Order: sequence, then C-alpha cells, then structure tokens
Amino acid sequence: MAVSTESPRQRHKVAVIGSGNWGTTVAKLVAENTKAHPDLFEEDVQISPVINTYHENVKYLPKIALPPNVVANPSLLDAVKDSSILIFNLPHEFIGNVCRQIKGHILPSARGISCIKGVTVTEDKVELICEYIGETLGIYCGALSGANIANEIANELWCETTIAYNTPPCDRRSENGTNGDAAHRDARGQVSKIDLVPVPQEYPPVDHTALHKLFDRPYFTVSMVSDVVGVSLAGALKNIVALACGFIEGHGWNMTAKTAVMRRGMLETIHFCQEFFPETIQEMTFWESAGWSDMIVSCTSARNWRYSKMAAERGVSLYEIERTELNGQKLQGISTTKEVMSFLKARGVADKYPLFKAVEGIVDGTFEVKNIPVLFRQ
Ligand SMILES: NC(=O)C1=CN([C@@H]2O[C@H](COP(=O)(O)OP(=O)(O)OC[C@H]3O[C@@H](n4cnc5c(N)ncnc54)[C@H](O)[C@@H]3O)[C@@H](O)[C@H]2O)C=CC1
Ligand SMILES: O=C(CO)COP(=O)(O)O
Repeated sequence: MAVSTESPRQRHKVAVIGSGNWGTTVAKLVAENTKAHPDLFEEDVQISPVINTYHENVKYLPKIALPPNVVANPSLLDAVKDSSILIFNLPHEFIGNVCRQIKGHILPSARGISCIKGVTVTEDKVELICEYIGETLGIYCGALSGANIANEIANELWCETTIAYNTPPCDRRSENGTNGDAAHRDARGQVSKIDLVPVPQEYPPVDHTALHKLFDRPYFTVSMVSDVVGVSLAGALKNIVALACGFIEGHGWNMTAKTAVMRRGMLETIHFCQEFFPETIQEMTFWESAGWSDMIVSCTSARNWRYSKMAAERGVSLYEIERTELNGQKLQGISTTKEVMSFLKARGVADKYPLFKAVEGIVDGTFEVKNIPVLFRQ
C-alpha cells in the first residue's frame, strides 16, 4: 500500500476504560506522558466511568490528586468514540460486557493495550484477555503486565512493568513509503482472522517507541517485548499461585513454604504456556517484570495473597472475605482459578497441574491447605 511521506497531522487520543485502583493509576501516569509528548498525543486522557469533582477517585484510589488532563467522562461510548488508543483496565469479569457495549462505536483503526490480569474460557478454549478484546472489537490489542501495586505507583514509588505488543505488519511503515503487507498473526502464531484496518498515515505509528513514550515514567520503567502470550498468562496465572501462598501463610507456614509454592506455581505456569501456546511462547519472558517479579510481589504483598491469608486465618471462605472486605473490588484469582480449571478439566489434563487443582479445592472447601505438601511427594 502506498503511503504519504508527510509528517503525521493527527495526534493520538487516549481513553482508559475502567476507573478502579489500577485504571485510575494508569490514567494518571499516561496523562503525565500525553502532556510531555504533545507531538504524539492529545493532552487530555478520557477515563470512564467517573472520578469526582475534586479530581480524585475517592472509592478506588483515595488521596491521590489526578492531573487536570485526566478527564472523567460519564459516558463510556463518548469516551471511546474517537480515541485511537484504548487502554483496558478493569477486573476481567467485566470485559465481556464492556466490549459488547463499545463494539461498533470505536475507530476501526484503534489500537488497544490490556492491563487486565485474567483469561476468558469458553467451552474448552482459553483466550488471553487481549486476544478476546481484539477479536471482539476487530482491532489489534497488546498487553501490559508486571509487578505493579497500584497504590505504590500512584505514589510514584519506582517499579518496572512489561508491555507485549506485536506491531501488526499493516502498521509497519517503511522508509520507502509503503506499509508492510505480510499477514498479521495472532497470539498462537496463526494468520489472524481479524481484517485489521491500518493506523492511518495521518497519525504517528503505534509501535514500541510510541507505547514506551505513553507508559514509561521515571517511577515506572517499561520493557517492550513481543510475547503477548507469556506476558498475559504469567499475569493471569500468578493470581492462582498468590491464593496458594496466602492459604499457606494463613495456615501458619512461612517464607520457605511460600517459595516452594511459588516455584511449583511458576513451573505449572510455564507448562501451561508451553502446552497450549507452544508456537509463540518465549521462556525469557518469565524473567521480565511480568514473570518472576510479579510472582514474588503477588505472593508477598498483593490483594489475592492478603485476603486468602485472611480467609485461612479466620477459617472462612474466600468468597465471604471478598464480599465483606473488598469494598466492591474483585480478587482476580478466584475466577481465574475456576476458569483455568474448567478449561483443564475439559481437556482431561487437570492432574498435570496439581497446585492449580489444589487451589480450586481449597476455594471450594474440598481440599485442605495442610495437604499441599502431599501433592509433591515423589
Ligand atoms: N490494583 C492493582 O494494584 C493492580 C491491578 N491489576 C489488574 O488490573 C485489573 C483491574 O484491577 P483494579 O483496578 O485493581 O480493580 P478494581 O477492583 O479496583 O476495579 C473496580 C473497577 O471495576 C469497575 N466495575 C465494578 N463493577 C462493575 C460492573 N458490574 N461492570 C463493569 N465495571 C465494573 C469499576 O467501575 C471500577 O472501574 C485487574 O485485572 C487486576 O488484576 C494489575 C496490576 C496492579
Ligand atoms: O497484579 C498485581 C501485582 O502485580 C496486583 O495483584 P492483586 O490483584 O492481588 O492486588
């Protein structure tokens, strides 16, 4: 396809979909960057649904002043309608509903980044959230995941993250003024079924350079990679392992037992990726922030760990803790465990994942925490 060599006239408009703890934090750091890079991005960042008139999210991110260019938009459709970069950031249980609402109301050439940790399972198919978003909306969507505690980042305490993005061939602009015409491949390495609309030449390209400028802050170091499978699945499956670590600690064991569970959990995570996405998985991804770093932080200081520990200490179900202690927030580990196990059972391979299976049993009250070591006896 022939393209103009003129410099882009349009700038990207960015919308963040989801205004919870992490969505609001990401909107803040992205808004700092859109202001810093006026050549690439419009300054205002739309966020939907709502933050209050004091420019603070009193429910999900209290006491953090948001930059004035984070614009709360009560209408989801209005927030996304002419945004060329969509950042998805809400508990994964709600993504189906949100995609159904915005389908047909976004720019066909929009590009997405999913900050969501989870998977979707339909019958015996497991899908990455970014894959699900891309297929439902007919766009390309990458994934951001890392060892990231929203409140710390909102307070500008340094951490790292990983963004996986495979710039589609139709968006790769060569020096001789042509777009790449190779087929776009999906997360499984297959030729994609989506008929992608290229990012128009009037806009700056959406590639690793632009996304790095959009997300990287002095307190938020971004690594760009291309392994969307590894980044997405490491972020989703570590929540199952975090539940196991909370149960272990609530039961009275300590760091040595937790590191055993982390190691076993990482082995099951890597095995899962290799078993179901062998074409595209890259083992080095597990050494990124989205890999081991997220495993460690999630099993020692995040919500899935904290509240499963509380459940074990109090001897009550995790569902009850989620209902009574989380102020409307979701423990992603509960539904991810259910979804992953239903997929593994449908495939007849659940026994190859003893830790994931045990976590489901503990959540359902059919397996006792004290029996975890028995799973690994030779
Ligand atoms: N909070 C954190 O530190 C981090 C979270 N993540 C991931 O980011 C994603 C979002 O997490 P959080 O922001 O913490 O979630 P949260 O629990 O704070 O989010 C609540 C959000 O869900 C929305 N919501 C509630 N009920 C809804 C419904 N019925 N329909 C549609 N939307 C509804 C709310 O408007 C709000 O935007 C998750 O996948 C999580 O694993 C990733 C890294 C860090
Ligand atoms: O993903 C996270 C840490 O990287 C946050 O995990 P929680 O949802 O368990 O708080």
